[in-house]
Amino acid sequence: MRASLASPDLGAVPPQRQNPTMDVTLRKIIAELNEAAARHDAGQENRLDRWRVLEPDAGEFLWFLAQSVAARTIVEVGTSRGASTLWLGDAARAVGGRVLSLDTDAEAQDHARTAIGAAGLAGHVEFQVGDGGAALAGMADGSVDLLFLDAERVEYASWWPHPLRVLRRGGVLVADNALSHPGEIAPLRDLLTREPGLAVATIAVGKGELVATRRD
Ligand SMILES: C[S@@+](CC[C@H](N)C(=O)[O-])C[C@H]1O[C@@H](n2cnc3c(N)ncnc32)[C@H](O)[C@@H]1O
Repeated sequence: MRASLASPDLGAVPPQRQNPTMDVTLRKIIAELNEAAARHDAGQENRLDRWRVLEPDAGEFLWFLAQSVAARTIVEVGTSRGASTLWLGDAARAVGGRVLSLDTDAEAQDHARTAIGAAGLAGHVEFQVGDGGAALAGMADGSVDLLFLDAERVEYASWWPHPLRVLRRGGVLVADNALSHPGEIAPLRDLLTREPGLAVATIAVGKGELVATRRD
């Protein structure tokens, strides 16, 4: 049963920004993870030691997008502690789908697995330790409804053509950091905009989401 929406303690999230159709326990888990990540990342000088979790507004955008395209097969590259996995896992639960979340960092994924379990989403998320590019190369044509790229931006172009090849017609590719790191995202954007039959845009939520949908 859905918990009451009356008095969730979601820390710094103002009531008008709280997602009203998401379970309150899940919203709390996401809010706590974002707070823990902010505390952790503030003390890390090396970018790669930070958790770099997805901003809540970008997470909500992904959550909505995944449901609007009825994404039953979702692939995420870059689990970290699982903030985006929580958003995507809940969207997958809503449409009867599954998320495959890939990361090269097994320890980070262990934390994400715990969060996903606490959120009751374990049945909708599979974790795999490994390189996202190699995993995409092994997937069938048109087998993915939503692909979320949130790893090392400079690697994405070297994974071509697989990020597009694996997308089904009507499927969506999303890459984070389109506005925070436009130069690093540019090679992927260029590859996408050169393809016929795609709609490509940058959505100004979080750190900027590059989105592309395969029209045909
Ligand atoms: C920005 S963080 C992901 C944040 C996560 N999506 C979230 O919202 O919490 C980037 C992650 O990508 C992982 N990563 C980097 N290169 C990768 C690759 N080639 N394949 C899979 N994961 C990779 C890193 O280990 C790191 O955990």
